[in-house]
Amino acid sequence: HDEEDNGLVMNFYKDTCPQAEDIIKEQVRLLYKRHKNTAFSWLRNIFHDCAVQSCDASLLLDSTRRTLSEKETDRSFGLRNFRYIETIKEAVERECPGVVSCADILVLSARDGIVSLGGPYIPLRTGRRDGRKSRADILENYLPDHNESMSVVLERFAAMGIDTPGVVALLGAHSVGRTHCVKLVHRLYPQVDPVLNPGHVEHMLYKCPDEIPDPKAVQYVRNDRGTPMILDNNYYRNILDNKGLLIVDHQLATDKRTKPYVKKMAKKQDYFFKEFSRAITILSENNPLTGTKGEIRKQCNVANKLH
Ligand code: HEM
Ligand SMILES: [Ca+2]
Ligand SMILES: [Ca+2]
Repeated sequence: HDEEDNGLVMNFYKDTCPQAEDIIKEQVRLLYKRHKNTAFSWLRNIFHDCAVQSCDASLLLDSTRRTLSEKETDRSFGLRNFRYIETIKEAVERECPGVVSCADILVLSARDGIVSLGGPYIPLRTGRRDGRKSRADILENYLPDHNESMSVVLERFAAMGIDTPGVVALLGAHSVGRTHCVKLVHRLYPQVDPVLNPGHVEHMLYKCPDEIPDPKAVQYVRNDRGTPMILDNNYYRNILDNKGLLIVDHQLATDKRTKPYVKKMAKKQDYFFKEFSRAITILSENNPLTGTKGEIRKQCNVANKLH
């Protein structure tokens, strides 16, 4: 009967909303045409949602009177384009109201965003349902920070079933997008971190001239100066060249557990894409709500009202 829970499956909406995946793909394409950085957001979202307990769209919820939500914490700094997730959701709702979860929209938009950025097409299962809660206070137990040790980073990903080459591949997402100066100044002031490439330091100092960045100035450095808009293996060449912006980026290229994979991905784009696809698949299937658990949100930023 129809209460049956088969977990995640390919094309979950084939009977209930056959156009769902095409509508999402088209919306992602249209949004990308207008704002290229939407694709960065869809890619980053899959990490920030799925790694925090479950791919349950908890990331998308607004704070309530009682609880501060995940997206409003410092760890979520720089996350953007949430209103365009609503654009996609509205397009899907017009065709099939109340059928497609925000959690699936988040994952499928990441898949299609990766393609917009020149990355691989990754077939992904669907059937996720939406959680009803988002809690800022649990975030730090799941998401590694930018200056975390490699041991902690590997441990956090291992808890989701992602192995060392998988972690190395996922960090390749830092081949696109930007990092704000607030996350970087500790590597520049009061002393420049001596491990940084001097040529890169010059650029970083030019982009981040103040030890305490003006919060309103939106100062940032691009994650990959070579091909900032393309998801490719240039990130690995950067970090081997000591141009990694975050401490974790730098450690990836120096830690003996991860360095061999960094070198291999720097040489072979195919190998990077293969491992990236595998790791994104595992990440996207982390602890989903399926069957009758959770709900199908009407709007991605608020849980449904209970009657
Ligand atoms: C140890 C793990 C990670 C840490 C500590 C980390 C940290 C960060 C930080 C601090 C930024 C800069 C945000 C800003 O200043 O606006 C960033 C950007 C970004 N991260 Fe990560 N990240 C990690 C893993 C990942 C993973 C696994 C993905 C995706 C699969 C990802 C995708 C991105 C993207 C696409 C951006 C650029 C966002 C934009 O330009 O809007 N990151 N990350
Ligand atoms: Ca989540
Ligand atoms: Ca790139």
